[in-house]
Amino acid sequence: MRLHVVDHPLVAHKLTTLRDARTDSPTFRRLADELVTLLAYEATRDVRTDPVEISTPVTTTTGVRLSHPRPMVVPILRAGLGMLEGMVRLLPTAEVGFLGMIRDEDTLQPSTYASRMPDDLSGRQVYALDPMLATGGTLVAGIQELISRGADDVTALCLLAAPEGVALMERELAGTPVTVVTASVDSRLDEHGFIVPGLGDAGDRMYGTAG
Ligand SMILES: O=P(O)(O)OC[C@H]1O[C@H](OP(=O)(O)OP(=O)(O)O)[C@H](O)[C@@H]1O
Ligand SMILES: O=c1cc[nH]c(=O)[nH]1
Ligand SMILES: [Mg+2]
Repeated sequence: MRLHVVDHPLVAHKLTTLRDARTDSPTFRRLADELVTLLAYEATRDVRTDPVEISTPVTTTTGVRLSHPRPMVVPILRAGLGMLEGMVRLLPTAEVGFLGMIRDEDTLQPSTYASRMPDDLSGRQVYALDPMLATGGTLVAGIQELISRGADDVTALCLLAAPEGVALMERELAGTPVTVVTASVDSRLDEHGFIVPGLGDAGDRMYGTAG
């Protein structure tokens, strides 16, 4: 597994406001959207392309276009849904699948309540979206599902990661073609499995709910 922490002052600036408990839901959604687009720029560095001949008004030249099959983007509901628009802004031709997953608040174990994507992801590059990599249980299970369907290159975009989650990913997904791109690896998890300093419950802050 590869880990890429995007070190950029604009990312740090937006992330600071995202963390701030005073930031309201509309602002939180807008900042998450903007941050994803900045992370997506790094996360798509190895997106597959093919050469293509085109004519400019002056001459012919060789450029590139995205390869087929097209990349697949998979937000992990609920909070990952808030990252979808920011991602497909950069990859408008991507296909979109969905994974609905929830972490039990007591056991911290993830379970999957919805899955809507092709059975066969052979040869596909997949971008999984989940704002929070905390214990790592959710993302490990989600990525294992993508790999079991044949995905041969998975990049997870997370706004925040905890060292514990990164370690679990490294252990459970060793030897797999997985990259994690994040804006920050924070200090630790608290006794409830929340990232510290973190930003709280991403889904609740995004959608203005509690739970
Ligand atoms: O790394 P983990 O310890 O598994 O925790 C991270 C997960 O927790 C949050 O989802 P949550 O279960 O709160 O669902 P939600 O997005 O519907 O709020 C978050 O969006 C991740 O999916
Ligand atoms: O800090 C955390 C951990 C898990 N899920 C969240 O939304 N936030
Ligand atoms: Mg939640």
